[in-house]
Amino acid sequence: MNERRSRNSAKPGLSFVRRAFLPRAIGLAVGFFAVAGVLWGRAEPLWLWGLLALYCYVWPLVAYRIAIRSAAPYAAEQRHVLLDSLMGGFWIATIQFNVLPTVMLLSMLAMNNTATGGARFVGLGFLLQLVGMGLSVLLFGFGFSPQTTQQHVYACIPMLVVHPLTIGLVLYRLAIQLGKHKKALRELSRTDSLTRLFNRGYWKDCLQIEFDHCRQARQMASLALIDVDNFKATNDQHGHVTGDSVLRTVGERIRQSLRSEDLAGRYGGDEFCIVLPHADPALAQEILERLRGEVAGLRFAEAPDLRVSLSIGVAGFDPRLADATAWLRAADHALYEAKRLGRNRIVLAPAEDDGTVRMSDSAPA
Ligand SMILES: Nc1nc2c(ncn2[C@@H]2O[C@H](COP(=O)(O)OP(=O)(O)OP(=O)(O)O)[C@@H](O)[C@H]2O)c(=O)[nH]1
Repeated sequence: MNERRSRNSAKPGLSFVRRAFLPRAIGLAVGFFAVAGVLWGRAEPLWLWGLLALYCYVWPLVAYRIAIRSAAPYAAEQRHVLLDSLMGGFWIATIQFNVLPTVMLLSMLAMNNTATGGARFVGLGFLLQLVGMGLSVLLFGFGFSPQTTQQHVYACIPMLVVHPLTIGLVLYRLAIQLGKHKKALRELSRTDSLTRLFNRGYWKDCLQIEFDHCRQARQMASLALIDVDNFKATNDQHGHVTGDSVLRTVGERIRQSLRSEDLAGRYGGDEFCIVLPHADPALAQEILERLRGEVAGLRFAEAPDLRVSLSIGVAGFDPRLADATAWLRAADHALYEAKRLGRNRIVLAPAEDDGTVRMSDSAPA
């Protein structure tokens, strides 16, 4: 059942068919009155009334079923819209070009054709309307009686009111849906698929913004680069699926242990990156120390003996930094020092003026 649903939703144009159903069903339901209002009182054969009723009330359901079951729903819907043009032409000639219903039907058909296939479809639709008119002339002969009476006007009112409302509703729903898709796409383009943190590209944009902000507002911020220690060995000993699970869990812990304003991303591979606005290196160290401790306590059901540790380099913002890349480089140097000094520790980048490397108090011996 689920498989059938997912196969169906992969068919091109299915949502277009669903969207087209309501305007066609409601448009034809009220369009019936516009044509019937002119035919009423004429000695028309019974089969013509039957055809009108079938077309207006049964055809929309049949068209929907056919399109939805088709292997190519969009192409099927295009054929149905063209058939609507043919039938529209037929009814226009049959009501002998009565002005108001004729203009109304032509404009509604032009709107449907434009929405379905652009200008090319308007031209094609127009040709089929001519064919439909020809069919009517063949059956009933040519008649031209353009006068619109009060009765004809009343018969057109339902379509004039209801059809634009339906189209408006469909467009409104479409706009809401587009807005949601746009938001989802924006999220997707910013997010690392494994850890759900920011991806490298978006995080670097955030870093640049924070750097500019610190410079202009003379504010403090810290930047941290985090690397999972000996991660290659984790992959080699426990496999890449466990390796992925480690990265995902570290990502979760990063999210949980940071403040709401902190901006965390996956820099690539087993490296993570964090901007901590308004945090001097001492505060950043405190926050990251908590994270380091939590990660050290992680246990994995699939690899009970596995222990994970983090090396972390932290650089505070310094107005003398040339650009955001220099800031990143300072944090990277501190991370390198953390690795060199034995891993599983936090190292603060030297302040620009003293050139010393300061180590976390809690670095293991
Ligand atoms: N499972 C998994 N592994 C990855 C992913 N991206 C990168 N890696 C692996 O992560 C490992 C990173 O190893 P290295 O950069 O050599 O560093 P390390 O083994 O952590 O050693 P140190 O950083 O010196 O502690 C490489 O073997 C990559 O193949 C990923 O998305 N999933």
